[in-house]
Amino acid sequence: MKKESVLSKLRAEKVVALIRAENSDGLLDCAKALAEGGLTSIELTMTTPGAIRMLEKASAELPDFLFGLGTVLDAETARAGILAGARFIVTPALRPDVITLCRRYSVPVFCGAFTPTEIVNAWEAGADAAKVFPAEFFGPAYIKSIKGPLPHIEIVPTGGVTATNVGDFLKAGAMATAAGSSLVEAAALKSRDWAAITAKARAFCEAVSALK
Ligand SMILES: O=C[C@H](O)COP(=O)(O)O
Repeated sequence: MKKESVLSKLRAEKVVALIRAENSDGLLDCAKALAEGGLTSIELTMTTPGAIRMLEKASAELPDFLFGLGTVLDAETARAGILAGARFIVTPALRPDVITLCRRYSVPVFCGAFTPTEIVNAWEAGADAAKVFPAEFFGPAYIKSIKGPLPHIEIVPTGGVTATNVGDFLKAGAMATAAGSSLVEAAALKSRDWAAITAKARAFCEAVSALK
């Protein structure tokens, strides 16, 4: 899939489901539950043991989904993720070597940044969006303020995004958002309560549709 198509899908879906789990058991079922609720853009994170193995399996078995790899801290991990099928890469902090690697292979990269300086540095280094993290502390108002002088920079707020505030983050000018613990709840994952995860995904999609 071409880079622009990946970015278009992320822009259209507006919510990346971020899975940070204690282990990789049940991740495929979790992905299917999210899709049942309307979300097929999914970020597996490197803090989940076996994430790369799971990414490879998920990408092969669910080719219509958009799987990305998050919590990437170095170029080696980004390359391994891309080889395993990651369609996008996400870092929690400004990692220029990861941006360079992703640009080499034309894979979209969302680079962690928080202050205006970090956000501009990430953009100048070639990130496709700044993952403003942790977004929960200053909330949608912070994104709106950043977009004032920096309207050309794409922003993906992450951290504390919920079905209740996702609309406000998008109205503030975010290109898309990423949601982890409020969407894929640890308890639901542990008890394999796929219906609960589908219901959460549906709530996010309804909040996004309400904006259109
Ligand atoms: O990397 C991002 C965070 O783990 C996601 O935060 P969240 O669980 O508050 O959505």
